[in-house]
Amino acid sequence: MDILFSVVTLAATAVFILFISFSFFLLRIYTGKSLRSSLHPPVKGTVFHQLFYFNRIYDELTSYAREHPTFRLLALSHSEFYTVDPRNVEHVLKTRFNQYSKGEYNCTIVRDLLGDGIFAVDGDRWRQQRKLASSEFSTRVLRDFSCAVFRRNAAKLAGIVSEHEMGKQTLDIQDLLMKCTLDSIFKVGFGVDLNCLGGSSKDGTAFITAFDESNGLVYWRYADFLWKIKRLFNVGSEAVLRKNVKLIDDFVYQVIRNKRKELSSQVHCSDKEDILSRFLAESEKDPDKMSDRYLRDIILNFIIAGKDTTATTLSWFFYMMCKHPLIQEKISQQVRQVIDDDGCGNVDDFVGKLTEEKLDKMHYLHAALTETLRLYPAVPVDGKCAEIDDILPDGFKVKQGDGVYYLAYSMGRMTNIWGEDAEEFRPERWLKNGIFCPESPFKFVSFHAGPRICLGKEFAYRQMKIISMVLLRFFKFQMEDEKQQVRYKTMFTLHIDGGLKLRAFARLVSS
Ligand code: HEM
Repeated sequence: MDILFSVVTLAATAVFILFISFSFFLLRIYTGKSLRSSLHPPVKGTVFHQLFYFNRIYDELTSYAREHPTFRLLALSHSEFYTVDPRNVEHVLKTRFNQYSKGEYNCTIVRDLLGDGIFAVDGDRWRQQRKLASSEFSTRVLRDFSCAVFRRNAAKLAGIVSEHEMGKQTLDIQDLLMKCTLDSIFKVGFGVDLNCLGGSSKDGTAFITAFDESNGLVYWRYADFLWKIKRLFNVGSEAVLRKNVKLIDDFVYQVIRNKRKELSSQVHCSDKEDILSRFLAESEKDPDKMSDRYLRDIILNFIIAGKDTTATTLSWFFYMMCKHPLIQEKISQQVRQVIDDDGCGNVDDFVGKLTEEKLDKMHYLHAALTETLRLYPAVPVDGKCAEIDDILPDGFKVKQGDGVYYLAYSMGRMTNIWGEDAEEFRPERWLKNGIFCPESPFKFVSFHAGPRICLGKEFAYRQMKIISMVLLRFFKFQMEDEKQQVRYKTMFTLHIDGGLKLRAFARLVSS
């Protein structure tokens, strides 16, 4: 009896303590947040509510944005603003660029994976990486070299697709595209032949798995208020993350070691056409400022920039092609017209004809890729943190430390931005007399905007055009299951959950 009494008392005390902690927790979240003031955006819940709709988070946020173009979720110490108002986007990303940073809150969450790479830093570190990388991206050498690499990899990809051709076997196009773009960024960015696509890099494949898993696990931290405790005790999702990050680190440090060896064995180091060599040369000048850890961070950020964004965009593009077979046909025809293809040559002959001049003529394809990015932006949510108090152009007050996020995914679905057919896939909206016309980067914000606008935009379009031209010239694609509900996986980049299973059929030239 005594024992029973003790157990009940203990349980009641534990419940009481939990209740008090939870009430204190809620009180702490809601106090000082100007809940009823019209000068602050409406509150749609707390950041911890995201747990309940984590798997469909972008659609949930879109439904809030339809009601209130700017709204808030509350965190313990601050508010998170979410906006779809292009005026606010311009204000935060450009007009008041110096008053908004990545913020300690975001940096703490991403540090284990992204470290001090370009996506996770501000100030001098950002300027240093941006300057070095942008001078590299602007060279003619890089443009020509990258085109050659993309052509080679696209031909290799077409070879793999033809093995699955005639609809005999399905293929996971997202998986193949991830491997293809990883090979490309390794060759162009780091001068390394990885050959993940050819299947000869087991380490590369393990790296992709660890990298994708980490991408999701780090994003989970935004909803998981226990992540710091789990990290401390190395349990649950945090234990998995740590294991993955270790694998990623080992892989990247090996790349750095190999590159150092390669560079030191060259008599003249004039062949510095890749980004890693440029950063390594910099680290030789100032090893303290640019340690191997810092080089690891820089490389990893370029991998996430170069691999995931392009591969996911192309995956959603092929999904759209299957959903809109007439558009697929139209692009395939345009490819043949522009390339002046008599249909007799093989893949290698064909890729040889894909010059930059020809790519520039592919206006309809450019529009279809851009339309894909409007509806399925590779980075669906992105934002900054206020360094000082401010007022947004829509009149709402921001406090120092508040986060201001723009919802690229939701913006693509807003009728007040794109018209009544906002949710329709319609490449024509980007064309005037058949010529592609860009939109304001604050309205079409898939590549970010302002001083931190994506450095790899042209690079990405070049690769996406080459891959889609080769694949749509030689194959017709269909979904494995027309009724399959394709959904995203919630992480920093908009992956298709479970991949995209397609059937490929050889395209007859007369068809
Ligand atoms: C469809 C393809 C791509 C999309 C949609 C895209 C989108 C973006 C977005 C939204 C950002 C801002 C991220 C942030 O806030 O930190 C960004 C930044 C960046 N992107 Fe891209 N990107 C693409 C391809 C690439 C490629 C292929 C590369 C390089 C090989 C690249 C290099 C970068 C770099 C270096 C930054 C950081 C810029 C800075 O902070 O100053 N991107 N990109």
